[in-house]
Amino acid sequence: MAAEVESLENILEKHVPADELKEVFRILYGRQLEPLNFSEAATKLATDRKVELKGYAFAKAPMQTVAARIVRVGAIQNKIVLPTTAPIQEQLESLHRRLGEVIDIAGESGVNVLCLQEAWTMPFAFCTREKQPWCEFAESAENGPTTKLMQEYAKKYNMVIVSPILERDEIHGETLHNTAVVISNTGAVLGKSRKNHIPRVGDFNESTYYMEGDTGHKVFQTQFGKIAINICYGRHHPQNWMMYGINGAEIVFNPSATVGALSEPMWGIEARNAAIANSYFTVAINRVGTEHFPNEFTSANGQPAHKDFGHFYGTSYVAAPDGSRTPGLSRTIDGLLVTEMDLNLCRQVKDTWGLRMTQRLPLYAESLAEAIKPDYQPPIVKE
Ligand SMILES: NC(=O)NCCC(=O)O
Repeated sequence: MAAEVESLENILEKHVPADELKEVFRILYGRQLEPLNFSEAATKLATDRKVELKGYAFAKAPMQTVAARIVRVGAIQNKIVLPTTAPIQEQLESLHRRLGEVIDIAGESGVNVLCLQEAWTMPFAFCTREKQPWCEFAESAENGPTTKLMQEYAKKYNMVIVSPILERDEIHGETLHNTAVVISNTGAVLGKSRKNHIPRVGDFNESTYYMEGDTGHKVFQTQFGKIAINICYGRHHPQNWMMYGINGAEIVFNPSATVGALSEPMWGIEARNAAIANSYFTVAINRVGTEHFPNEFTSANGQPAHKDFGHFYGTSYVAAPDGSRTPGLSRTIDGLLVTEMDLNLCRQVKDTWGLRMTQRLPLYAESLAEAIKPDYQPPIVKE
């Protein structure tokens, strides 16, 4: 099998003449972003721990009457550490240790709000359709071992941490959910946001493991800004992104797990388009690596059974309301992407483009209320 491409940006840098490269990136990614400088300690930690550390500052949004609201946001993408055949507890602990190593780098890099990838405590085993042992990774959002660990890191680094896990809701019949736990920089659990839209595509057989989320479109008011979480497949639904915007989000995280053959052409568009359409920042995070499972499974497409999902292509990136975006992290290795943003850009872009003023929500509220009626007749005009 051909080696995975490391990154699109590396290919462009290798082949596009230097004098044209800047213009190529401007056309592709919008306003050029300044790279962030990290402390020697952060750079050394990243090198020693084999973590790609990249940082960019988005355009400032100077205002006369409002102080700048500069926030550093971190996004982590990673591989699983142990084979999927290792005991569950060991797999969990290995990921706790590995992510602890990366969180240290985020702390050393001055990150204020950090988000990890979807279901970061486990392999993405939903392709197998086997319930055991994978459901054993599910844990309480409020007081499971992962939340307790993240609370320690949040306090240590004065950092808000968004920790997406497979949740076991012990109060409601031990039901499972795909949930992002939001931990305040004080260490308190601020709340949780559950995945609203569950995939039924390719090997993403997640609907057999947990149900559609029931937490709506919560926005969490943190010390560093108003944040929300649209988990993975929810990024295909513009109305999901829209509701977080309506509720006032300034940064929406999209912790994901998705593979190249299925979604890579959509990846760079969806979160970026959401940032533009809703006048907020978006943070798209995807895991990396290929995960092999002990038993063969089919993809119900007539092809031979296999034991892996395909390659998770990483390429995590951040997009701003003015349409600019960072380059992606690597397609193959663990990484931490740090971005510095002025949240006032959300308001400035709203004023400049007027997308929220021209949105015409009542028109769509009325149209949708009609369209969902069982006897609805679409207004199709025929000759
Ligand atoms: N994890 C997840 O929802 N993946 C679905 C595939 C995709 O949305 O790209």
